Amino acid sequence: MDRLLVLVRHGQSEWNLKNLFTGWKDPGLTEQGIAEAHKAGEQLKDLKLTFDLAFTSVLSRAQKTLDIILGELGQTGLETFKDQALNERDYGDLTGMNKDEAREQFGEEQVHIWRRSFDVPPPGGESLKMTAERVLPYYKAEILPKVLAGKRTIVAAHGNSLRSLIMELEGLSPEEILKRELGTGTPIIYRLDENGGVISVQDLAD
Ligand SMILES: O=C(O)[C@@H](CO)OP(=O)(O)O
Repeated sequence: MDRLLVLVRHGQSEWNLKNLFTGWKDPGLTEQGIAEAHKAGEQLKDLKLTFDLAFTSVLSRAQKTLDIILGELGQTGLETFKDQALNERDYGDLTGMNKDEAREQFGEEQVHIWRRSFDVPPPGGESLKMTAERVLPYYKAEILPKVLAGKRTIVAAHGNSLRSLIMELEGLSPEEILKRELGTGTPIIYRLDENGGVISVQDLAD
């Protein structure tokens, strides 16, 4: 049985381009982000992959990326579950702030801790650990059982919601996951065993 799970971060958003902390805000994709989503769809098509189910967040940059990918695959209208559990990490008070200006105001090290430490949340927001505490229960209850039942599944979500999932899938330590950066619009293809363990992983960025 093919237990296929593809994860893809949304294409570049307007706020990625402006270098703003985005979190739960809902900017659209840039031209480049749209092109990245088309490329992701083409890459999956070249590999002759199709899907039975899709999951995404309630944020439009992830939904639009998914729509474009499904369009490339000739699968527009595929059954799709949208859930806030897959949203980007909430950046709290940093939301909307320019990342360079935040470094000037709070210092490079503090901003790095807020962005890439495992369990230090930004003021009023979520740490990666807190993000994992909502992503992983959703994954285990809603996504994994479908993959294990042979439903070929694609998940279009966000840098930090996917990092918390990758940490679990690949058994990475907090130190290892913090170094893992996900490219916008880049699919990562997992094949799982009957217990949900990873048999193979192919990052199309490589
Ligand atoms: O701004 C955000 O919401 C995220 C993803 O773009 O940024 P960071 O890389 O700082 O986690």
